[in-house]
Amino acid sequence: MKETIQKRLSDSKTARWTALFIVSFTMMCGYFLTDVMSPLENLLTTKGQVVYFTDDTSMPADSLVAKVNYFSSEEMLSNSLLTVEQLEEGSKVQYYEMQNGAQTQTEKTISSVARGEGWSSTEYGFFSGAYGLINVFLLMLFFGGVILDKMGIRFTGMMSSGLMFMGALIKWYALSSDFGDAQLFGMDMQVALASLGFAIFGMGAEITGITASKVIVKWFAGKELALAMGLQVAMARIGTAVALAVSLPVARWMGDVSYPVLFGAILLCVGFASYMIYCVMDRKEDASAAAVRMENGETEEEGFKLSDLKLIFCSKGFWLINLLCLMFYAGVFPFLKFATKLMIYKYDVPESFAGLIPALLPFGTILLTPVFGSLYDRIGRGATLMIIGSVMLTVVHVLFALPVMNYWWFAVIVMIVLGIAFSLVPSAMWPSVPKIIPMKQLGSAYATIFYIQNIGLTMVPWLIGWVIEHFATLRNEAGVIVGYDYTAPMVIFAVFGLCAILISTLLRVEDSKKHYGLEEANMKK
Ligand SMILES: N[C@@H](Cc1c[nH]cn1)C(=O)NCC(=O)O
Repeated sequence: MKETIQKRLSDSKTARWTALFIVSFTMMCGYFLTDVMSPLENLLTTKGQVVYFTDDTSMPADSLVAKVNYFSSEEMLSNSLLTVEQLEEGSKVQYYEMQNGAQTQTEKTISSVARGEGWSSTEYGFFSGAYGLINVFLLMLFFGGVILDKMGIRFTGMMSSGLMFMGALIKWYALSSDFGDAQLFGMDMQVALASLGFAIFGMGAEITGITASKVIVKWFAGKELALAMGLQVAMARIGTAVALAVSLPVARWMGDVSYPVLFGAILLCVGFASYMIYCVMDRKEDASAAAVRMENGETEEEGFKLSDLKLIFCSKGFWLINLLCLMFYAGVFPFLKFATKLMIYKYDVPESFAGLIPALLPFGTILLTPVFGSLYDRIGRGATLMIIGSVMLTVVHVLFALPVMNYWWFAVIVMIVLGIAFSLVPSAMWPSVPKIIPMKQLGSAYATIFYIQNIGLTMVPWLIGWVIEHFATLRNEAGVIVGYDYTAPMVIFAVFGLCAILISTLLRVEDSKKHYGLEEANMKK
């Protein structure tokens, strides 16, 4: 009689890569929304209408009208009068300016007009950090990990992707509404409501993140684990890259900052639906795994107990990964929130293109993260890759802090180096966690790491927003903002890089003592 050997669904290459693709798609939609506002910092922090010209320059409508009105009142203009009603696509604008004591005449054509929200840098920083607010202060990420280990992948993923969608809708509602001078929680109503939406979204995004990590370990343990994690991160980065590249053009085209967010909310709805499809696969995988266990006479793995958390919290290697994650990501994600404006004011990049330079960072990682992941799978050296990535992060921020080399091409090169660093560390760090923590506690372990990381994702934008407002904003005698000096914020980012170097070095030392296997290949030969 022919003996049939039961196989798990995850033993099928097609099945496990399909599962990975579906879950990564949901994550990608989440990453899009996470960074969709970053290129809009300049627009959000400008009051009133912003006029964009065909030569890729832009100007707040108030100052444009003032320029025209000033000279027209002096009767220096004959045929160049501009009225507010004419602030529309295709209008020609002529005005005279005094430059170095000489009068120059400028003619421009308006390409689009968008509504600025008049937020302060501190408000923008608060809003950007609100992503982690509920995760950090209501400990929701920690509970999310426990829910994941107790209730399972299907329930948790549906709940978290639903939360992302809900948060995105609130954020869109806040940004598309005019609340006048209304206040909420002692803050401008729009800022407060948009931040609340972002906080709910962030709770969903982070819980989806830990769920996705557990899904990947479930399907890929002992197989192409780091490559799979790398590919998931790569797909997520497509979301970030597209957000950075298209957000401002969409806002300009539609005339309002809320439209890119609406687009993100629609994407998240599709992401929610695709997770439902994954749930069908997950059920089948569980059934096939149970059949394999039965055939081998194995019993089901003991479930998760709260007391298991002790094992996680007593591991020094685990705490080092936590701290590395905190410092490294504090130097990257919060930086992205401010990078577009840095390009405009430090590197003199026209606003229309300014988002494209930070977008190079995630675009680069799309290719490199799976490459480094596969390298780690095959030859190991995980701890070393983390050290190299941390060194590169530090060098990049020191270069951005320098008051010299303010050329756009220099910013492009430095951003590419940051992209390499941002591929090296995640591709080595995330697959290293299952080498330190067993599968049963993995949900809680990833949740704890994300929790600590979220402290940085919340507080660092607050700090940087405040530092920009108080130490980096340059004003003229009349108090009007004339530019920004980014030295102080970039030095802060460089300090995070230095801490990451120290911690990744300690992790390598700990690995050689405890033999976690961080320097060894993941794939079993
Ligand atoms: N916890 C997430 C943080 C995040 C930021 N934007 C969306 N999610 C995380 O660390 N993910 C792993 C990564 O490398 O992106």
